[in-house]
Amino acid sequence: MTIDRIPVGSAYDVLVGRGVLAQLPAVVPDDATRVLLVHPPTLAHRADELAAALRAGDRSVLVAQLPDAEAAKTADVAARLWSRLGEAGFTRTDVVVGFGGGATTDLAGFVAATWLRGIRVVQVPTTLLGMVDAAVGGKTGINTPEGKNLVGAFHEPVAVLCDLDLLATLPRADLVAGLAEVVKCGFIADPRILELVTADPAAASDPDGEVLPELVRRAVAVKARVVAADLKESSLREILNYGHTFAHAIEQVEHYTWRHGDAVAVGMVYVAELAHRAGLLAAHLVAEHRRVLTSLGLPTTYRGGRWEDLLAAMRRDKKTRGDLLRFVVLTDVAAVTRLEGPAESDLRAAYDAVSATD
Ligand SMILES: NC(=O)c1ccc[n+]([C@@H]2O[C@H](COP(=O)([O-])OP(=O)(O)OC[C@H]3O[C@@H](n4cnc5c(N)ncnc54)[C@H](O)[C@@H]3O)[C@@H](O)[C@H]2O)c1
Ligand SMILES: O=C(O)C(=O)C[C@@H](O)[C@H](O)[C@H](O)COP(=O)(O)O
Ligand SMILES: [Zn+2]
Repeated sequence: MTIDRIPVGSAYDVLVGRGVLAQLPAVVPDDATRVLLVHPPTLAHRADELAAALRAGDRSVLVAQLPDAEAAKTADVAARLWSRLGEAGFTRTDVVVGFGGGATTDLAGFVAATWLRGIRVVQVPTTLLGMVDAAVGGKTGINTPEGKNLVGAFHEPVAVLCDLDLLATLPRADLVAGLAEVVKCGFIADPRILELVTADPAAASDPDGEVLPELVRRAVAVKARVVAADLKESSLREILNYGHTFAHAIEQVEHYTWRHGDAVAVGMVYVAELAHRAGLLAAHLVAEHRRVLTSLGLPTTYRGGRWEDLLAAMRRDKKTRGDLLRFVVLTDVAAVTRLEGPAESDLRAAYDAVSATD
């Protein structure tokens, strides 16, 4: 298979294909004499191999294993890595490599963004969700006890390598969760994604087939186009947050026992229900959300958590302005607008709709 090169404006390229990992030594800049490669426990062996491939000449490569999944995205973990960078004398020509899922690349990007006020980061996503979303676009961050991704920085990578071969070892549940962000791109910007999923949901989630690579390329292209136009989320970029207001509330209330992608699936149904109640979205398109997501094995209901806690978490969403909750909503497929300050009765009714038994 050929390697596709998807540019993010003129800032950097996202390479997508099989065997792309072999490009890592070439994309780490030559003047980086120190590299910190961070990875989750699940990828320890592969990380050591990558580190060996990066050691050349007088370059030193540190390898740091992070706590798995969301436990990596804490101030403590970031502080431990800052200490390692300081002890090893990392300078502004040195580089961080994030090798893992979205949790790893968010943390790697955040550490790179904050060390010396910003050193370069190369992102090597190893989950579907990381490839189509987290590693692209320069949003980096950690969680705090008050909520999800509340501390972070916009810090673009110098390159993103999406090696589809890495998906071979990804647990099925994590692969499916990643498809939620792909479907998101379908609803907000690229209806062809929804057609491909609808035509053959099994093929869409087959890491060995040809449909999944096409979905990855399309989702990356959506993200690349949006972040190239609005890196710092002054307006357009908010569309990538479709479904995330309720999703982040679920994740927080459930103490990060829910996969991000699963929460986004439910979050999209929630906001579709909300848009319908506001008179913006037709009932058949709300049903379409449930149909597409269910066909892939994604959840569309959430029963649990106290409504008051979910609402409080939603108020801390970054799209909120003052006391005004703001949602990215659809009026049609690929027609996005904002819903500001919906009635509390509608917010609650949409919650009742996603928590109702079928
Ligand atoms: N910065 C952004 O723009 C952005 C976008 C979307 C999501 N995110 C963030 O991404 C995170 C979710 O990312 P995720 O879904 O990749 O989860 P994750 O990083 O927690 O990874 C999921 C699991 O897969 C394992 N894993 C990773 N690669 C593997 C592989 N190749 N083989 C076997 N196991 C592997 C990990 O160890 C982990 O247990 C959330 O924190 C979310 O907030 C950020
Ligand atoms: O890139 C973006 O912008 C997104 O919103 C993509 C989301 O899928 C992602 O989960 C992001 O981390 C959420 O951002 P946040 O600003 O709501 O923390
Ligand atoms: Zn997301």
